Amino acid sequence: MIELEGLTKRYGEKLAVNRLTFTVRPGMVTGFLGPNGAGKSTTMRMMLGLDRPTAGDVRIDGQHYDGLRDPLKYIGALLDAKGMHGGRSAFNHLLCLAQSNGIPKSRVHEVLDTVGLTAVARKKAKGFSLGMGQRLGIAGALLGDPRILMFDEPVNGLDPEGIHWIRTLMKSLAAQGRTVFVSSHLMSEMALTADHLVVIGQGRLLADTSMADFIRQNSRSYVRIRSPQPEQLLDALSGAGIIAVRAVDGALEVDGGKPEHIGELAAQHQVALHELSPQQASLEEAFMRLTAESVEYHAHSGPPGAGRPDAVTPDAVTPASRQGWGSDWKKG
Ligand SMILES: Nc1ncnc2c1ncn2[C@@H]1O[C@H](COP(=O)(O)OP(=O)(O)OP(=O)(O)O)[C@@H](O)[C@H]1O
Repeated sequence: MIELEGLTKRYGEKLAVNRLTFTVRPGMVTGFLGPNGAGKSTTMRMMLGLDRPTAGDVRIDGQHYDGLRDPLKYIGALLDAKGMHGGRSAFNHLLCLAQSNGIPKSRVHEVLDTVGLTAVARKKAKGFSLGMGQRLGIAGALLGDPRILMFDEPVNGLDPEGIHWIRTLMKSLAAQGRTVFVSSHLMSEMALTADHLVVIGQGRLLADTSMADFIRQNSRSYVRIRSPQPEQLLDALSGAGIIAVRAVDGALEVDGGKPEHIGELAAQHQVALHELSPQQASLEEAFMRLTAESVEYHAHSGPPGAGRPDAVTPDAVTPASRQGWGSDWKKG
């Protein structure tokens, strides 16, 4: 178990981590999500005693990292897969780690086998692909057979096979009763891997919830409608007490509406429809909505519907105000 209590880190003017309090529990994968610059890596470094908190506390199974007698046997981490000696072979890299931490040589063979690097164990790490480097980093994290594992953006840059492998490994480690804490800025990936979610933005806690609850609360279902007579359609909808919102591309969206109901209403008012489709908002969109206020850098064009479009009435349509999330590059 990892417990954070008011954990705070300030770099000069920058408050990178702002009074974070949450607990990472065993037996499940906890996803640690936040947009770029949210403070994920800084938090993880403090958990591992690599950065000193400005305030607050973090405990690993009740102890400070510095107080752990054999840290690799408590907690294994992959922070930066490139942070290893490239001139050493995979085997020697792990052997050095093992020897300096009182771990038997036999364990090196075991972890090489677990991550599928036995065949290239004598090759120098600098010749490794990104995926092989990640596997070697994970082998290092597993070396002490720790109860707690921490991975910072482990799937970054990996191909689908590598991503699938890491996802399966994390789930199996959690199923063995270990505490698995993994950071990502991809909600879609976490939705497939994590049982619990901790979301931060600009160093602050935004959500601490089970994945199931997050999905339940954020799976927005709506009906998307396109018509060559949008004003008549808006009149018909508002006459029936239905609120429509206009998406960035000019289509109308009705939250929780029934397509058959809207189709019949359009027919009664002789409004032609070019599209009438039930939609399910993605979790990625929900994540972006949650963190939109705290994103440091906004990309020029956000995904469709990522920002909640404004509610519109028939005579209040101002497309310029409807650019939504990511309409501009701006530093927050
Ligand atoms: N050593 C440092 N000195 C000054 N500022 C720092 C330092 N390390 C991090 N920061 C700042 O603290 C904030 C949080 O950075 P951090 O790397 O922890 O975020 P992150 O969520 O891991 O981001 P990413 O997903 O981009 O890796 C950023 O604004 C970053 O610029």
